[in-house]
Amino acid sequence: MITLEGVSKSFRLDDGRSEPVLSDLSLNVPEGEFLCVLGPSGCGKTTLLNLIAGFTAPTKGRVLVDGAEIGAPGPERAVVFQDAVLFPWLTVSRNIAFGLELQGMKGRPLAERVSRYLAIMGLSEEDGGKYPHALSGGMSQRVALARVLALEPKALLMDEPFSSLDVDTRERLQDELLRLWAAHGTTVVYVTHSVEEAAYLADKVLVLGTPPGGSAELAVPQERPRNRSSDEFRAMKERLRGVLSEPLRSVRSHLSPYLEGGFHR
Ligand SMILES: Nc1ncnc2c1ncn2[C@@H]1O[C@H](COP(=O)(O)OP(=O)(O)OP(=O)(O)O)[C@@H](O)[C@H]1O
Repeated sequence: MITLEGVSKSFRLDDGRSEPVLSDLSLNVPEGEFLCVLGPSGCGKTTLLNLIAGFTAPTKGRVLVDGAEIGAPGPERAVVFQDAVLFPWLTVSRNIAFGLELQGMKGRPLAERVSRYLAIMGLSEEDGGKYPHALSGGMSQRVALARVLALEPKALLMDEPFSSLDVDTRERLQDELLRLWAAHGTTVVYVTHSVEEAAYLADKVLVLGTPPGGSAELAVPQERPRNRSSDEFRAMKERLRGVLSEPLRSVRSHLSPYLEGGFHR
């Protein structure tokens, strides 16, 4: 569904020099795939997400969605940011309803959809009547997530959406996300710093190196639900850690066995 063809992105610095962040990146994310993008701080994860969202354009190469080159954001690609951005003048329920109303939903179907996603995110009907200033950071993030998930978009682009939450909430929301992903066949591009999160969530992991480094793809062909305390899961985390710690130019050269054969038990 999402294809990058030889994408490079550079930023012009104040002194006029150009800083390369992504270079010659090609990627294919088939419909329904859960892709995690993993890499050290500053490697270009958010830049990649912004390119797919259509917030920025590549310096070179093309970004295609369903075979058509994108030039702008679109309703089929919903973005969840690291920090919740809610409309402060609207209640929680009205925040969740906002995008749905723009799509023409109203009346009972709208109320039911809002209630369903409040419940999915562990928010009560009473929470639905609160204003954003009265919410904790974790609650705000759950509302931001409910607002995007309620749109049931074809593709979800997520930038470390759970990184500010406590471990219990994070793990519960990861499972909720997987459940919704499986139920709707959504394509997900999920940026994370966390090897654990990538090993738990992904069908495929794209590892980005420190610019102007290369990239590497690893398949995670383990069945779901994954058991975080299994040897298989621990071994996958070690494998990802290993890829992260190597210079990616050399990783790229011996990656194909991982992709073709997958990770063997
Ligand atoms: N609009 C911009 N103008 C100039 N430089 C930018 C811009 N956006 C990003 N960069 C630079 O591009 C590089 C990659 O940034 P990006 O935010 O994509 O990294 P990241 O992997 O998401 O980092 P983190 O994990 O810390 O969020 C950084 O060096 C950053 O300073």
